[in-house]
Parts: sequence; C-alpha cells; structure tokens
Amino acid sequence: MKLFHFTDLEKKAESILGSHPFTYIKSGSGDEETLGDNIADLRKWKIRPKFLQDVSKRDLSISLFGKNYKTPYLLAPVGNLGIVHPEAELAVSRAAKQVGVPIIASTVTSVSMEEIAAEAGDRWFQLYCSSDMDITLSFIRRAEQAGYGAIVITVDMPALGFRASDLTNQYAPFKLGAASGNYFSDPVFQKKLACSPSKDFQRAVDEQLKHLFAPGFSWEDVAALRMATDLPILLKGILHPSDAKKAMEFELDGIIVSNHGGRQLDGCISSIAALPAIVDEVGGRIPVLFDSGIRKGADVVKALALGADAVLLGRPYVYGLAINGEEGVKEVLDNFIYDLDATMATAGVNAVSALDRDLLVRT
Ligand SMILES: Cc1cc2nc3c(=O)[nH]c(=O)nc-3n(C[C@H](O)[C@H](O)[C@H](O)COP(=O)(O)O)c2cc1C
Ligand SMILES: CCCCCCC(=O)C(=O)O
Repeated sequence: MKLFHFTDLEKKAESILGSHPFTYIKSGSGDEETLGDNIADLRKWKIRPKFLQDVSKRDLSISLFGKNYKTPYLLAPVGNLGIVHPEAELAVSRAAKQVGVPIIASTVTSVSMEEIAAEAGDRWFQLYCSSDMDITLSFIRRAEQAGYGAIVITVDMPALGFRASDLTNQYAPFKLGAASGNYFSDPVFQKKLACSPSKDFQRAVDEQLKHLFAPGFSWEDVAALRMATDLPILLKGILHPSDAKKAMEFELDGIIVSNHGGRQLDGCISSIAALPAIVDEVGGRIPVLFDSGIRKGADVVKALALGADAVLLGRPYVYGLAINGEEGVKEVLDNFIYDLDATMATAGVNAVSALDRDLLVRT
C-alpha cells in the first residue's frame, strides 16, 4: 500500500470502493460543518517543542482499567464494514491483534460479536441500546461470555443524523443486512421475530431497524445497565462537561469525547474544542478517551496533551481495510505508531505520560 498521508489513503479508498459506499464512510451530517471543524480545530492548536531533552527512548504505552497497552490507540467502532471488504471486521480484528491495539466492535457489525472474538485480541463491545431492553441485556451477556473487556455505550445516536449525501444517494447499507451480524444471531431477537432471518430476510431487517434506536433511552436506563454488568462501562459521544460529571455520578468507568466523526449533530462543537473543559471536569477520576478528526501523529499528541488518556482511530483504518484488507489495516496502524513516535521525539517528549498542555499553544 505504502500510503503515508491521509489524503492519499482516502483517494485510493475512493478508487476502490463504489461511489455510494465511499460517500457513506467519508461524509458527515448536514453540510458537514462539524466534520470540517474536527480537522480545522485540531490545526488551531500548535505544538511548542522543547529541545535538548533526552528522547533516545520513547515510551508510547498507556494503561486503562488496570491493563497496559503498547500504544495509546484503539480502533473506533465502525458499523457496516461488510460494504468495505469481504473479510470486514474479521480482517480488522486480526490486524489489530498483530499490532497489539484493542478494537471496539460495533453493535452493527456484519458478523457476530462471537465470530469477531474468535479472531481478536483485546476487545471492547460498543452498544447501541435497543428500544427493547431484553435485546440490550442479551447483547451485554453475550459480550461478557465472548470475553469483551468493556461496554461502550454510544449516546449520540438517539436517531440517525441528517445524512444529506446518503439521502441523496438513497444509500442505506443497513437495509442490505451489512449491520445485522449481532441482531440476526441473537436468541432474544430471533424469538421475537418468530422466524429465521435467513428465511425472511426483509422482515428481519425491518424488525432490526425498529429495535435499533432507543430515542427514549435516559440516565435511568444507564443506571439499570450499571447494575446489569460488572464490566467497565464507558459512554461514547460526550461533548458537555455536565454529562461527564453525570457519568461519574452514575459510577461509570470512562467517557469518550466524540461527535461521531461529524456524522450525527451537524453544527455541534468539534471534538477537540470540547475536550479541555471535560478533562477539567473529570479531574483524572476516570479515563477520558477521544476521537473525531485524528489523521496524523501530531493530532494524537495534541489530544493527549490536552488530557485525553487514549485516542480512537476511525476512518483511516476503514480506508486501509478497503485498500488491502487485514494488511491494509495493519499498515495504517504501523504508520500511526511510527508517526506518533517521530512526532514525540521531534517535540522533545519521551513518554505519552509526559504530554501536557504546556506543549501546546492555541493560535
Ligand atoms: C462508516 C462509519 C461507521 C460508524 N459506525 C459507528 C458505530 O457503529 N458505532 C459507533 O459508536 N460509532 C460509529 N462510528 C463513529 C466512530 O466510532 C468514530 O466516532 C468516528 O469515526 C471518529 O471520527 P473520524 O473517523 O473522523 O476519526 C462510525 C463512523 C464511520 C465513519
Ligand atoms: C440504522 C443503522 C445505523 C448504523 C449506524 C452506524 C453508524 O454509527 C454510522 O455512523 O454510520
């Protein structure tokens, strides 16, 4: 593959994927104000290097929930990967395992969470809470049994964002079953459906879509899920310090500052603009992870210096998957690790744990 720049990666993926699948991945909601701000606002922060530090050895490691990881990267949950590559989440899982990066498997994967677990190393499960609590609880039990190490509840999708490009293209990969791996294999869902999804595919997809979103999901439901599992629970999609505070009050274990890569609420604050106030509110009591807009090592350094404990990669690894399957994802990860290491050395920082706000200025 040998593509080291995000723009080249994106161009190459575009030439391989059909126009509608590519647009689904690349685009944001509305007129993409927030999608653009995620990138632009990261660039407003500049690194202010300090030299003559001993950077002969660099330590990229972090620790989360009592476990050590070689790098501060995780793979963000991305649904519908069956439209990107035939080996979809399985290729992603194998690549991440080779590199030692944890994955966060989406609820809406094209294969089941058990099939993913069989290929993956460290893994967390991302939960779109269903409007049907029995299905939600079944997903949590299955994740526990399949060895997932944490539950990530995505809170920024009470409904699908206004995705103008997909609406224009009339493109909805979930209607093709690309997001049905966990639903179709779920015993509770199957019982409610009262038929095999393979026998009545269209009805099964329609039924899944009815259950998929839970616009009524509230903090009381979060409290119920807190009681339902001993796994660490993180909330993904936090942008307001008061929600971070509430997450701690509800005894949750972590949060992910994210605006879903600009795919949900257009016009909302960029992820990097939201980060500092949330880090201040949390005050180190629970881990704060970050995503939306990470495209290169300098972006990672900025997010970590502003107080994130780890970052999630989204679209970059999806493009790697499109270009060259498992090997493509691995190359993207290798490049991100190399870039971070070089960025830290040239900024005069020898450990991720030494990154702090003093390294940055906002222009
Ligand atoms: C094609 C696509 C599908 C996604 N699917 C999910 C999902 O199933 N669950 C979820 O919590 N986030 C999902 N996300 C959001 C990502 O987890 C992540 O927040 C986002 O990609 C970060 O932005 P970036 O790609 O610009 O770095 C998806 C993002 C993309 C691009
Ligand atoms: C109706 C299915 C929605 C799948 C959502 C996947 C996702 O999070 C995305 O951003 O796209």
